[in-house]
Amino acid sequence: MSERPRLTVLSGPSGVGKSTVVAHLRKEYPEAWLSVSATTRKPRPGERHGVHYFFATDEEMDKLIANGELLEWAEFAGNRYGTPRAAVLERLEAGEPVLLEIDLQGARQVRESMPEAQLVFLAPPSWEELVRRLTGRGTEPPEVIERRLRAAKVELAAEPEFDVTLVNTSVKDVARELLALMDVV
Ligand SMILES: Nc1ncnc2c1ncn2[C@@H]1O[C@H](COP(=O)(O)OP(=O)(O)OP(=O)(O)O)[C@@H](O)[C@H]1O
Ligand SMILES: Nc1nc2c(ncn2[C@@H]2O[C@H](COP(=O)(O)O)[C@@H](O)[C@H]2O)c(=O)[nH]1
Repeated sequence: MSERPRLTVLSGPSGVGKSTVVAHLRKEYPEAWLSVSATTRKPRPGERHGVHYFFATDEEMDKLIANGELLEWAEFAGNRYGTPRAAVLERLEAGEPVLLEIDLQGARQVRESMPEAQLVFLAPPSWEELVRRLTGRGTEPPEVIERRLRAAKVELAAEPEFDVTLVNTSVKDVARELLALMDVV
């Protein structure tokens, strides 16, 4: 039986490539289970309710928080995001590896409530490349990009709090490294 933590948290600045890496990881290993977060952010083109996020109104998010249904939650760049607790606990109780893709504030909350969790920081090859990726994605207006880049400076400074850092130079390589850390390959 594995001694490794079964809960892995992937964090890193906006635009570093977390979703891209996770999408690749799931192509390589479709059994890997990723928690679907709730958010008050509006869907981007192509994002589907229940697949990419559970898109919620402010009132729905208030209720999720008040009812203790979120394992962690945070406000990030003007929207709220949270991890539905029940689905994560069910998977962990079944002995299955669980992956969360969340921001720094959420990662800190998970560290408090589940100290056995493995915290993985995804870092950009450089600041310039992070700006290029976030801008090049073309999903946010300039003022939101600015806001996310301000948050990115705080997130980058928190890297030493994490158990492991992976530098996202190659999506394929990082996805493989993450699968190995999750102990599923
Ligand atoms: N290794 C890489 N090399 C080059 N471009 C990359 C790499 N990884 C991701 N990208 C590109 O960077 C952009 C941002 O990636 P992605 O949306 O996955 O970031 P994210 O960390 O999930 O962002 P957010 O936290 O804002 O959701 C995308 O356009 C993606 O195609
Ligand atoms: N604390 C949490 N952060 C989350 C959660 N789901 C996603 N996120 C993080 O929010 C930002 C912005 O995401 P975006 O999809 O709007 O670009 C990013 O860092 C995500 O990792 C969550 O449940 N809790």
